[in-house]
Amino acid sequence: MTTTAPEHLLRADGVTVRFGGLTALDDVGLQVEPGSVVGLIGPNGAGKTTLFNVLSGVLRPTGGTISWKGAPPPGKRTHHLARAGIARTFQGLNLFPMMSVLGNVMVGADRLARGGAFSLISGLGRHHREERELRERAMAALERFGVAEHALRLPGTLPYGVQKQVALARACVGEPELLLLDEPASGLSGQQMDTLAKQIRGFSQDMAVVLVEHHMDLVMEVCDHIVVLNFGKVIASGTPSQVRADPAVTQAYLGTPASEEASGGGRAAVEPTHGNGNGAAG
Ligand SMILES: Nc1ncnc2c1ncn2[C@@H]1O[C@H](COP(=O)(O)OP(=O)(O)OP(=O)(O)O)[C@@H](O)[C@H]1O
Repeated sequence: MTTTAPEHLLRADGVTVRFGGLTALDDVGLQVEPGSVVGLIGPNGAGKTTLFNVLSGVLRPTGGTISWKGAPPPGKRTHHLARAGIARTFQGLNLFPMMSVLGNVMVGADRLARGGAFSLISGLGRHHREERELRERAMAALERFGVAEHALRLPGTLPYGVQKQVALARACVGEPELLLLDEPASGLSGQQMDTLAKQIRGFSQDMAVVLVEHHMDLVMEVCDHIVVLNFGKVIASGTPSQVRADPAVTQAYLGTPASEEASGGGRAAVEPTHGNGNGAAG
């Protein structure tokens, strides 16, 4: 008997993305269950960012389907996703530079604001009680991420590690069911990465997490399930220990002779690994 799988929050089936003659993703499948942490890894050019963009609705695949709780994805704008219960962070943080840290995080609580957080923050909203509640939620999120003391500062005046925590607070304040993290460890020190690892494990008590990340030790530490891409295909999928022991993964990271991959879309051979370091990036 076949069973549908309503337990999947997010599901990708047969996802293919072509950019002209280049196949960036080839028949990729993925499931994200509530409360799980799923990592997307692979060497440079493997298709991680492309898959992340498809999962977050930014990029429409050439073929295949994405479903969110069994239905089509809610839209491509961040606020469409947020209202459906999907939050994301960006490699570039994307904090509003002219808005205070508190204001930035209040915007993240948009899905909890009937009139929309922007109207409340701009003073155009009529729901004073709602504004107060949003402000309290945003302050609580800043407390949770240890950056409440910076609430009234502009993001650009703060150290990068603090800005990253603000971005996480903004993503989490709306109580999403799924958090998409795009290279959350980039630019962090080793100590900041340890904190991040604990935070990601903590998130999974409330929400599922998908992360694209180059820092292999972090991925191995925090993920329940890892999907390994190479040349746009899933070459391994499983628990951290299964993936670590998979010869296809080792081979992909050490580099595959270009001639063997020549029929796979014309991309250059995998570069020697960037992906097994544990130091700070950037
Ligand atoms: N907009 C685009 N137009 C054309 N080719 C693209 C585009 N975006 C990505 N590609 C190509 O698709 C392939 C997959 O790229 P992608 O950025 O998804 O890989 P990645 O695994 O995220 O790489 P990295 O680890 O270097 O960020 C690469 O060959 C890349 O050059």
